Amino acid sequence: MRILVAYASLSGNTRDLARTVRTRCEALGHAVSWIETDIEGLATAGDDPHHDLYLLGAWTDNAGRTPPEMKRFIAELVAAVGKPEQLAVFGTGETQWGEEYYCGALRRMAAFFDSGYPRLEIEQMPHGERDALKIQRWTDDVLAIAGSAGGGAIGRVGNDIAGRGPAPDEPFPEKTIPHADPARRLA
Ligand SMILES: Cc1cc2nc3c(=O)[nH]c(=O)nc-3n(C[C@H](O)[C@H](O)[C@H](O)COP(=O)(O)O)c2cc1C
Repeated sequence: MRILVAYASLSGNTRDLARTVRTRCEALGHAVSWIETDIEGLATAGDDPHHDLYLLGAWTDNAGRTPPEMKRFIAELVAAVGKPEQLAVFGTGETQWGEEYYCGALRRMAAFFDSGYPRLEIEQMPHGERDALKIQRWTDDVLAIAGSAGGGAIGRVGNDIAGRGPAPDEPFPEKTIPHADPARRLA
């Protein structure tokens, strides 16, 4: 598959995570377009902005917000290709900002795109075997879902990879999918 990985990172945690995701995708034979949204736009991905799968990564800003660089990139992406169905989000945050705001940008982004993919949330910088395994499993699951969707529709997986559901006041897709629920397998 042709995969676009775009991420926003202030101090490097999300960049580390994005690099690990990219390495896994490439190790499994996929072609990755790589965009650091803080300094690059969609044009970095080449002449054709269309990809088989979009992986968007972000840190979370004040009170659960999406960083402005990622918001700008999302506006550019939507103007170019619409809201892709095959889109998953990953990122880093800190629980010390409050459980309701932890990795809040990812919930907002997933809701905006009506993404049915599991979310990958990592606390601060990825470290240790546990995080490495979590990232590898998430990447493998997302690739498997996208591969079996073959560019077609997918629907809701009921929870994120960390076992936290969406906040009650948030919209979230209510479709079901024929695939096994990867979030449940990874819980
Ligand atoms: C001003 C500011 C506000 C933050 N607000 C939140 C927040 O609401 N929720 C959260 O989970 N993390 C929050 N964080 C923590 C960052 O998201 C976290 O440290 C992240 O790993 C940084 O990623 P980066 O190194 O890729 O920039 C905040 C950090 C800063 C500097």
